[in-house]
Amino acid sequence: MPTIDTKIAIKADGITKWFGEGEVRTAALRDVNLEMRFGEMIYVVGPSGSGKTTLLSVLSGILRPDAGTVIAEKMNLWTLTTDELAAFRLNKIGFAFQDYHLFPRLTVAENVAIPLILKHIEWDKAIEEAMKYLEIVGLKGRANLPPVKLSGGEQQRVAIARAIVGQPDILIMDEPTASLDGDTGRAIVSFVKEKVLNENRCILIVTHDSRIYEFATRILHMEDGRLRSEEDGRHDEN
Ligand SMILES: Nc1ncnc2c1ncn2[C@@H]1O[C@H](COP(=O)(O)OP(=O)(O)OP(=O)(O)O)[C@@H](O)[C@H]1O
Repeated sequence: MPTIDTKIAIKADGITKWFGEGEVRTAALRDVNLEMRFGEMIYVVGPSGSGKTTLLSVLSGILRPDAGTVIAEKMNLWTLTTDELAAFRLNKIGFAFQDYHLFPRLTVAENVAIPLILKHIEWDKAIEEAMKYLEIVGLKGRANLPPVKLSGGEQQRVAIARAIVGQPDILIMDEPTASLDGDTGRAIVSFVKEKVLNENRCILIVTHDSRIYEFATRILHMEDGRLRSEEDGRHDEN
């Protein structure tokens, strides 16, 4: 019987994803293979439209590929039922979206507490925990406001707090520093690496921001829906 490598968090084989039909049919992903191990902080970089967001969505159980398999935490994701997939996303994955996806009618603290409330943690306890994470991202003072009162960068920090509040095994972030200034972006990514990453967890980040490259343990380059090359994290960049 083949042995399962318990250190592999995500293994994707032959992932292909098409959008549109007829003449406008586009291959967003073409036969992508990727292996991600616990303890890694991987960046996916590449030009706009190269398939980075599509790849994150497929790996995290949000978007069904047209071909290929994703094994995540030993589960064959795209064979799971809708309920099983939802449970996988809730219990194993933290996802910070590029455009935040905050709920406008909830306060900032309630937005951060959502993953805990969905896990049936008592409301007051969930809000208390959310406050701790808001403090970490420097937004405790904004806890009772609706997200619309916050700047883009602040909303991004709320999205990051919500992605990590449930202490997920796999943290996925799409352009987490896009609307942050250089110092804040570096501080947040450095914090996430220090506090979230360990030998039982891993982090996957899509970014255009070379100011945070030094935190990566591995950088994967995408082009035209394919993973082109990879390099070790650049620890020597200044
Ligand atoms: N829902 C969709 N419907 C149709 N086409 C789509 C959809 N989502 C993505 N695409 C197309 O798939 C390709 C890959 O898009 P994707 O958003 O994954 O790229 P990206 O590398 O994340 O780009 P960016 O850096 O600009 O966010 C692009 O050609 C895009 O236009």
